[in-house]
Amino acid sequence: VGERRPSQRVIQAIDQFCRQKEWAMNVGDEKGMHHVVNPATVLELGTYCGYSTLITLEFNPHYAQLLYESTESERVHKPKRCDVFFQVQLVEEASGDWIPKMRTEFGVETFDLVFLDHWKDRYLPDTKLLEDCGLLRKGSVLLADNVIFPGTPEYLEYVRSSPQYESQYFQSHLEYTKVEDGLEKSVYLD
Ligand SMILES: Oc1cc(-c2ccc(F)cc2)cc2nccnc12
Ligand SMILES: [Mg+2]
Repeated sequence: VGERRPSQRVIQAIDQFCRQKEWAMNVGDEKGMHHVVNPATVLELGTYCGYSTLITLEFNPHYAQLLYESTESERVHKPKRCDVFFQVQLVEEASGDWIPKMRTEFGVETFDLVFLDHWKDRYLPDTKLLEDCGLLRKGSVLLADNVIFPGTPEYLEYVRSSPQYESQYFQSHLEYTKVEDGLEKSVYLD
C-alpha cells in the first residue's frame, strides 16, 4: 500500500472518467491483462490513448497524439526511424506494413507477448504475419481483446482449432459495461 505511481494514477483517472462521464474503448480495469501475463518484450496492436502501452503500433495519428500527450513524462517521442525510447516505442503505421520490419527496425527476435486490440479484421492476418516473420517462439502469448464484443470470430476459430496454439478464454465484460466480452490467451506451441 502506498502512493500510486504516476502511470497508475493516470489509469485510475481514465477509468473513473470512462465509467462516470464518457465511455471509451480502453481494455479497462475489469478485463485488464495484469492477471494473465507477465512479459518482457511486448507488441501492442492498437494504442488508442495509451491505456495499456509498451511497444505499440498505431496508425491513427489522433490516437498516437493522445499517447504522446498522456505519457510525455515517460519520455515518449515521435519516432523518425523508430529509435529506441526510454520505455515506449510507438510506430504510427499500419500493423500489416510494420510487423515484417520489427526485426530490422527494432532488433526484435521474438515477442513474449502480443496484445491484439486494434481493428478486429486484422487480428487473424496479423497473427499469420507474426508466424510467417518468425516473430513468435515456443511460449509466446497472444492476448486478444474483444473476442466476444465487438467479436473476432475468424481469429477465435483459428487459435482454438490450430494445433499450434493452446487457447484459453477469460470471460469478463466490455469495458465499463455489463455486456459480455473477454480476453483470449493463446500460447504459441511452435
Ligand atoms: O475494446 C474495444 C471496444 C470497441 C467497441 C466498439 C463498438 C461498441 F459498440 C462497443 C465497443 C471497439 C474497439 N476497437 C479497437 C480496440 N478495442 C475496442
Ligand atoms: Mg479493445
